[in-house]
Amino acid sequence: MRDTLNRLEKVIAERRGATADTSYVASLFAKGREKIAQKLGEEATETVIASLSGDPAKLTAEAADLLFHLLVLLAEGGVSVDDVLAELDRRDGLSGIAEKASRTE
Ligand SMILES: N=c1c2ncn([C@@H]3O[C@H](COP(=O)(O)OP(=O)(O)OP(=O)(O)O)[C@@H](O)[C@H]3O)c2ncn1[C@@H]1O[C@H](COP(=O)(O)O)[C@@H](O)[C@H]1O
Repeated sequence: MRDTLNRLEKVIAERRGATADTSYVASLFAKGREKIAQKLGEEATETVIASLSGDPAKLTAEAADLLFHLLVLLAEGGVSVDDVLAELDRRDGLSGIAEKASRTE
């Protein structure tokens, strides 16, 4: 998975400067952070709907759209795939229940 995400991250960075007419990635960057974030929200909703349909193929396709748009939003925000994976690695072994209980607020 890491290889695939890193490869796609590289493609997204390369396509960032392309012409919006010929590159979907470039067209997203041209629309700006708000639009990219909105698109990610739409893809998240479509993923939820697909999960409820009980069709694994639909869920797979929507999850791929979701991950792709997340990578574009991360690139726009200056966050790398390695940053996110390192954060997940940091949490390895820390139960979500224990983490929530340790919060002061
Ligand atoms: N992985 C993807 C990828 N996944 C999804 N999409 C596009 O994401 C869009 C989302 O589809 P939707 O139906 O939800 O949206 P839409 O109706 O087309 O768009 P809206 O008008 O609703 O915004 C579609 O146009 C898909 O083709 C992707 N577009 C590009 N990539 C990767 O990015 C690379 C560079 O793409 P270009 O920048 O287009 O060259 C490609 O080689 C791929 O590796």
